[in-house]
Amino acid sequence: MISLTNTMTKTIKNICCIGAGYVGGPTMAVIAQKCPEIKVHVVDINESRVAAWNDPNVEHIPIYEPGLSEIVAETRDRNLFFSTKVDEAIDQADIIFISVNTPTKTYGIGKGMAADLKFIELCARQIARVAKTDKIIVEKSTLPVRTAEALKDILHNTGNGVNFQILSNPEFLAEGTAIDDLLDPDRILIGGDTHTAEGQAAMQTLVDVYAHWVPKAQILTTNVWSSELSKLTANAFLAQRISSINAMSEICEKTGANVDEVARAIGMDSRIGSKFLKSSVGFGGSCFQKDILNLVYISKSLGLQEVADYWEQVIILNDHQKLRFAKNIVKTLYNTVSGKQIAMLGWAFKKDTNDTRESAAIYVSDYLLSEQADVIVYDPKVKTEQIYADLEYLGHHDSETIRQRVKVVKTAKEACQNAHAIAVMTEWDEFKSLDWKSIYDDMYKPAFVFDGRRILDQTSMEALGFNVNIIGN
Ligand SMILES: NC(=O)C1=CN([C@@H]2O[C@H](COP(=O)(O)OP(=O)(O)OC[C@H]3O[C@@H](n4cnc5c(N)ncnc54)[C@H](O)[C@@H]3O)[C@@H](O)[C@H]2O)C=CC1
Ligand SMILES: O=C(O)[C@H]1O[C@H](OP(=O)(O)OP(=O)(O)OC[C@H]2O[C@@H](n3ccc(=O)[nH]c3=O)[C@H](O)[C@@H]2O)[C@H](O)[C@@H](O)[C@@H]1O
Repeated sequence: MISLTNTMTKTIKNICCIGAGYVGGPTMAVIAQKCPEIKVHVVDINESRVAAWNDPNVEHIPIYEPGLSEIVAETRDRNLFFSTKVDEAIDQADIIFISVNTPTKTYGIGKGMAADLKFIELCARQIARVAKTDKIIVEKSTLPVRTAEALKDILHNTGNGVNFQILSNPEFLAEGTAIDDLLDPDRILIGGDTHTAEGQAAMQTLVDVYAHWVPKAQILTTNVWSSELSKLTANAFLAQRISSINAMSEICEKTGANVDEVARAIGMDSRIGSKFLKSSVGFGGSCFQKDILNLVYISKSLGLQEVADYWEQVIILNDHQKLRFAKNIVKTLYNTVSGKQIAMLGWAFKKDTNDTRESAAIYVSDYLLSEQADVIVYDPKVKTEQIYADLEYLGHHDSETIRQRVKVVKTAKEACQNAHAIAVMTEWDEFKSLDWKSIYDDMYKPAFVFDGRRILDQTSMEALGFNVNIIGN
């Protein structure tokens, strides 16, 4: 790691964060809580999202994340502000975090693989236009390695005499545990221009912000390219573990081995470790797939075909896992689900979040709709319109069919009433303690249950009469 020698840091009074999403909102709320002397302005062009952040009822903020509403209640309008006044916030800020979305490109060169950097570039151009005083620009979004170079080009060619220092400070929080992850991070990573005194001073300034609550030994400083690449690498390694255990789950199903027992046995080897070995219907979330596709694209662009193929396999296996789960439902229900009612328990991509991006539930439901099933969804945190929008976005079924065949209900029990089968898609805690006996009584027989999260106990469910299919058993 780089040790910083220049300690000529700036006193920070104002921070601006562009992007009030799953990263910008929680991250800035924690900075505001831990740095009460700094004013933190979170700005976004999405007016309804900003309005929701400012909703007088703090339970209505747009992101559900345990512990978040309490911090927002404490800091909002004290030193945490949400607004659409992007120019104003840029103008006042000493540090500007860019935390906008970087989705997979859906057009042109790199379509379906490369990260779409148009939102990042728009931010850079807006900063270049508005800024009149020196600023530290922080890449918080996950970006391809060497993006800082493009930002530098745009910012340094403004000709307005403003000095910009560009830092990379990727975010490692996971949704559902974002607040714990932010309050007690494994590490904070800050990459910058280590060769110049100005670069080092900028890095030190950001170190000082985090040092309000993170022990200095856990704040790593590197060159900017290492920092950018470390973020993609971390997500690729995490996703690879899930695809690895999911690959074993299929072998388990064919051989009588139990994937949790295998995971436990290997996880006790300290070189392997026990985390991230939970077999599932496939990983979802806004980032694993997008970041690996981006890594594959970068590898290909660098002429590294074997490296690209290696990482692409993580995605191929994940797609396979979702598809084989859906196909197994149809096969087990005597090769047809046409006109049958399938209860989907859970729609979010993991528990304790209302985020549905790339959730396996979307793909499994889409497949079941193609087989003419009726799908009844229950999720404790996801809104009905989001579920319809997710299915419409795939474009395989028209809106009318989706709204006819997919019903969203308010309880798990309601979803399972008169169902032919239940699919557990999200590991919400409440699903473990449902009254499974009365659910069984209300279903068509044989009553099938497909557990894509391994939260149900095979023996006790079978004792109730269910026909039980658990991924990896
Ligand atoms: N969601 C997650 O758990 C994590 C996400 N990341 C990365 O953080 C970045 C942001 O992700 P999320 O917060 O999930 O995205 P998000 O989609 O929830 O939020 C991004 C926000 O940026 C706003 N925005 C876009 N362009 C803008 C502009 N020019 N001016 C003002 N606002 C603008 C959008 O309206 C949106 O509200 C991505 O690069 C992602 O890969 C990194 C770690 C965790
Ligand atoms: O860059 C990002 O967006 C973030 O991506 C992930 O966080 P997140 O996607 O929010 O949630 P995870 O806990 O990683 O879960 C991702 C998916 O993998 C699944 N998963 C996770 C762990 C496991 O053992 N098995 C498994 O199937 C989850 O159910 C979920 O669908 C990373 O864990 C974060 O470090 C990273 O900052």
